[in-house]
Amino acid sequence: MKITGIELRRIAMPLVAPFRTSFGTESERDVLLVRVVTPDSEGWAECVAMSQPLYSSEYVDGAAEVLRRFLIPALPAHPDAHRVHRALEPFKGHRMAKAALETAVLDAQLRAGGQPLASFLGASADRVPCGVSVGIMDSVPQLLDAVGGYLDEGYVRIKLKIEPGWDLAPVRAVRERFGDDLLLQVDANAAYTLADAPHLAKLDDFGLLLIEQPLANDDMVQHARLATLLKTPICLDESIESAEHAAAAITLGACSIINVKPGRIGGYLEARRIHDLARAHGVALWCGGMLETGIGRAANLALAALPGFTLPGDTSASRRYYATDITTPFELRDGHLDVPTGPGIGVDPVPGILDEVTTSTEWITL
Ligand SMILES: CC(=O)N[C@@H](Cc1ccc2ccccc2c1)C(=O)O
Ligand SMILES: [Mg+2]
Repeated sequence: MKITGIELRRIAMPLVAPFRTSFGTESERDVLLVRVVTPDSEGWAECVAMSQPLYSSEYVDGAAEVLRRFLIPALPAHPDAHRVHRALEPFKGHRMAKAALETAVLDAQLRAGGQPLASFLGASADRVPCGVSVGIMDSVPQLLDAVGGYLDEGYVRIKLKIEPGWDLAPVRAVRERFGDDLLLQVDANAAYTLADAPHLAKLDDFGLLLIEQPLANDDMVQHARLATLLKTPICLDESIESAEHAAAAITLGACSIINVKPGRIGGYLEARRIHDLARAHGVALWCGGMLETGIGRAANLALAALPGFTLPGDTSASRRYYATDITTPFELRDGHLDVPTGPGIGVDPVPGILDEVTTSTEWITL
């Protein structure tokens, strides 16, 4: 497959409501899309990096720059996703940028071959159960209204963002209002330290599915220690940036569940490696979200349909984040989203909508 050229396109996507986490509040996403053009097909991918390096060290301008200066020039003459993965390995970090480039090449190659991403990855389902991530709110009543609304839409699992000062009270209120059968978990986005262990242990009273990334992304040993102090299973997100990290976390006992985000770990090939590793060790997986548009959402659904993804993920409907998605919107039906069946990621941006949200586009000839 000979690549003719690559487009780096930036779009501005207003969120339906501000989304607050322990590391900040987001009201609009500045998204980098990568389009790979070949004589036979085009491939699309979404870079999940945020505008600022608050979730991880990557940020969208930096991702565009490292793609333009280093990653795209390093592409082999006739790349496929595996060859791209190997060609980019010498470059350290920048996994979200690498993931976007590899995925766009993978999409182009699968579309040319007529194979859906789900089939390529080894999916075993044609629809996936969906959870929803609920931000930190101004008050508990406001939170309860938001949770009630998502449950009315059919979400099968609720995830609450927490931080010091907003943890026990909101969790207790949701449990009291919606009962003990509600699948409920929390995500601290690394807001606590091991000194908070006695406080975090109080969450054990609420029968949570898991507590996600309570400590810093590089606190692998500290998470292993915390795991001995909590009944609630620990799930890692920011800490797991590769299959090696996953192996280290499993070996150390730092987590018993992993939130897999292909953007964070460097692409769908690496995500499948983590899937196979986790299954071998009895570690449960679920597919996380980075507020993707339909382009990233479509690819994540293919991954979430693999057999080792045994917990509902954050693959929410398009309307959770966007009034108008750049693809045909993903809509929740009986708490599930359908896995796209078309070749590659199975969706395309709607041209008119894409042009409306485009803030810049750059063409790189190979
Ligand atoms: C659905 C969910 O909670 N995602 C991330 C956090 C997150 C929060 C805000 C974001 C804003 C812009 C881009 C990515 C973002 C990711 C998480 O699981 O930790
Ligand atoms: Mg998380």
